[in-house]
Amino acid sequence: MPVTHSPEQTIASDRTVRLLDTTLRDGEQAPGVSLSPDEKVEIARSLERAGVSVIEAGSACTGAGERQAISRVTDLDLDARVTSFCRGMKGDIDLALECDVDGVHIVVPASDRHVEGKVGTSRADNLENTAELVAYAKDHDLWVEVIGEDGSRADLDYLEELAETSFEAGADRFCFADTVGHTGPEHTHEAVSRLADLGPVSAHTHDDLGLGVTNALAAVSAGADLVHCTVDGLGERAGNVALEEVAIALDHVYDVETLDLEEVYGLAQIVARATGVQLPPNKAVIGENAFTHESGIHTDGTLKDDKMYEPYAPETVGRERRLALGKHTGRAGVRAALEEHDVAADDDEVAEIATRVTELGDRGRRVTDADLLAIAEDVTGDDRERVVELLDLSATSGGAVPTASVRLDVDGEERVASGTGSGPVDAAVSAVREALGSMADAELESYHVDAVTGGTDAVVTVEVTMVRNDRSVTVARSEADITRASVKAMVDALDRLLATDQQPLAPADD
Ligand SMILES: CC(=O)SCCNC(=O)CCNC(=O)[C@H](O)C(C)(C)COP(=O)(O)OP(=O)(O)OC[C@H]1O[C@@H](n2cnc3c(N)ncnc32)[C@H](O)[C@@H]1OP(=O)(O)O
Ligand SMILES: CC(C)C(=O)C(=O)O
Repeated sequence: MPVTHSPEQTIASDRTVRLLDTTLRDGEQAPGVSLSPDEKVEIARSLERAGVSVIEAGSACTGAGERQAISRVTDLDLDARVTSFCRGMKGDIDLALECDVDGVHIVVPASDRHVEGKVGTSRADNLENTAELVAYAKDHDLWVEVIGEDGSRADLDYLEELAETSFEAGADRFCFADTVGHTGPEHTHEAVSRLADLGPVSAHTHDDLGLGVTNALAAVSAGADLVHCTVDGLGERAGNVALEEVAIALDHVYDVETLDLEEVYGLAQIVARATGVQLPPNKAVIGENAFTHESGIHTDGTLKDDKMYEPYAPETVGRERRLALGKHTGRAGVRAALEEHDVAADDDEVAEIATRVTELGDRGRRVTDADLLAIAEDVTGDDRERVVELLDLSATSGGAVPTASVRLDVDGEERVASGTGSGPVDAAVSAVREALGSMADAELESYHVDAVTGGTDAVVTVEVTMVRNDRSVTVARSEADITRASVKAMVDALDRLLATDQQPLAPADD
């Protein structure tokens, strides 16, 4: 049945829109990305949890390893339909059938550039081949989506003819593909409107012009009811439209539900870990900064009303709000951060601490909890004895087992311990934990290393966040030696956590 669509380019809240995830196929086509069968299985399970309707698990034509990975996904017996990419050739469909997929995407050329220049066929032969392949796949009980590759640069009349031929041969749906991310929302709307009059339509939009989401929404407004996307927007070149962005845009702007949004952040992290492609900090929904506020006016506004500088609550997408300190921090942000660490300061002291935080940020420094607490101690005169201090560290990594030993001052008592690990940092951290015993009962929540200068003599900054009894502290230390920077950061974080455990708060000045 054709999908009805409104000419006003809007998306009604009662529309049913489903998502097809192609992270395991188009996402994996991003340069340098290769997913093992186990990784594909883990990602497919997470996609299922999130509620994706179709999972394109790979390209069966690529080789035996890929077929094994696709078969592992089909073996999961998921509710989502599991599919494979196939070129417009019977052999590719046979290879997909070997993987026991539920469906195939038969990808045939649509633009003359692809029909003649790439595949070396003619418009007429392409139509005939498409009809034969669709009939063949349907005879094998497959769900079939025909994709007109480079559809956005195709002659629209020919694209319509290709879709019509596909539907007449029994295809379940036709996909409008903006293969090189070349077009805009007006053309997408026009093309999809015409295709949607013929049968169910999907959209596959790339982000080369940064229009991936815009075009996906234009396609939906024109009647597409299945959107191809990838987690984190991974994919060829600038990537595909991001699953999490389409899902939140449909939910927030049009009140159309597609996924369990709370799952998307976990999914993004799993994909980032498996692919080795880091999440860009400023990316919508999943970036580290998406719900982090540093500038004074924003922090103050957010503390007065959560929604002041956020379009939707971070919890909607499985995230938490974070207030950061830096060059643009104001008094409200400092007061909130001090309260979080149970540090009392009067209004004048808060103002002075805010000035010093800004000065530190002005020098290009990222301001951590440890920096704030050191400034606060200096300003309030509230000096404290360190609980733990690193006195000495040695580590070796040349032999079979990396080893390290540390000498610590713990409440005035000297403790020495050694440890082994996967590398010198890991060995040194084991040694610290050995020396501190239960005092080291804290979780290492995050560990980041940045080379501050280039070259092999680079100064590295290690930033750690440690959590103990629901209290978290972030510390950054810079050294030429990565092991020393890591251990100092960790010992300083533990010292801060142990100090707050030991010292009850001084009452605040009114
Ligand atoms: C827009 C997209 O994302 S398209 C999907 C891209 N995905 C991939 O490329 C999957 C990974 N690729 C592979 O594993 C390999 O390229 C294979 C197995 C598909 C093919 O490998 P090879 O046989 O060595 O061919 P090669 O990669 O050099 O060239 C691709 C061939 O596919 C043909 N082809 C490309 N698209 C199509 C299509 N839609 N229908 C039919 N044939 C096609 C090309 O014409 C070319 O054939 P030719 O060698 O007869 O000229
Ligand atoms: C195979 C098709 C859908 C594709 O990836 C594209 O056109 O970009």
